[in-house]
Amino acid sequence: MTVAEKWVPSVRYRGDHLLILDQQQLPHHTVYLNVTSIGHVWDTISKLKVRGAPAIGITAAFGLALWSNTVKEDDLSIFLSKLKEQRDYLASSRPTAVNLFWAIDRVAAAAQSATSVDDAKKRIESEALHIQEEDENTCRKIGEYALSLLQDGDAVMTICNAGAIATSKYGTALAPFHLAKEKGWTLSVYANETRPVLQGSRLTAWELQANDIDVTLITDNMAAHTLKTKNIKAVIVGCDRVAANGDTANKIGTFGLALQARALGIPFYVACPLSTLDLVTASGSDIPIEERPEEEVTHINGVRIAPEGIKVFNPAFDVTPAEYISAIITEKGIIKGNYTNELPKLKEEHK
Ligand SMILES: CSC[C@H]1O[C@H](OP(=O)(O)O)[C@H](O)[C@@H]1O
Repeated sequence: MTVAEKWVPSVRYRGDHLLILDQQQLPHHTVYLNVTSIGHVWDTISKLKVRGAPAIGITAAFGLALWSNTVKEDDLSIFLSKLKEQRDYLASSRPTAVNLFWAIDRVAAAAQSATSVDDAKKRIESEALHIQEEDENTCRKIGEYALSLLQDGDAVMTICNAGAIATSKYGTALAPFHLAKEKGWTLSVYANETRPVLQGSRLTAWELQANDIDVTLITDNMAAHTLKTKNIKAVIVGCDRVAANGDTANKIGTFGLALQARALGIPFYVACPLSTLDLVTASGSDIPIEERPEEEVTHINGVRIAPEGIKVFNPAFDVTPAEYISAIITEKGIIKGNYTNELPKLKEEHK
């Protein structure tokens, strides 16, 4: 069974509530949270119960729809002013994935052309649903382009989870593996566990194994040795924000993987929907890097693994300079370098 044949979205909109797959409980428990308020949406994003740039954007967009359906306000200008406040509130849930801001701004913009509050509510809901629907085809296209860079039988490494549950379907970095399965190809995936939140061992290993895709789990410190000894043909990673010059923010550990791949002459690819391209941000040094609670580092499943009172640095992302990125794979094509010139052209052609 492939994702194309059997797939339940990790985020489902039901008008007066959302059903959100609690990714913090995977792989042991498949639990859908019944989310009924924008505050609960904020919490599920902030606590990584829903995570992954596209999924965060989709969830936040539905959060605005959920809120707008509860608002008792007949004055359109007052409604739109309150909408802006809720947009800003959701924007405070996490700082790095640009899809969050892209999605809520797109929904808020859709409401600006409304002629009444009811019209605004309909436009908000419709735009949020469009964002989720569009993302499915976006991810499939990324998978098709990524597959064009691979051959049947290749071994590929990835980090974190840029999979179906981090998007509306298929994923970005994991999309080629789901599509390869549809084609009857056999790709071998080496998944880094991705400390400290373990999106690789808990989510990518679970997602690929559940779809009968060959996956091998490694700890993050095994990456270099695995790249050197397991005939890895490429590294494919997701992204949370790509700056105008191609510098890319992704899960912590990605930059190190890029350095290792470069040192070993292995192509390093970023799978990136156009919605994750942030041309307003000039370079990677301008991308805000989220720092998360120290407990993520000092504890695993609530069990302390480090001494009391130890100092902790817990950046959730790092930035890979464009020079280490062999290609950026989007739903509109593959860009191989010269990102400062090529990314704006691509975005302009398809805005
Ligand atoms: C398809 S985007 C997935 C992207 O988001 C992840 O971060 P987090 O798990 O903290 O939301 C990671 O950077 C993935 O590459």
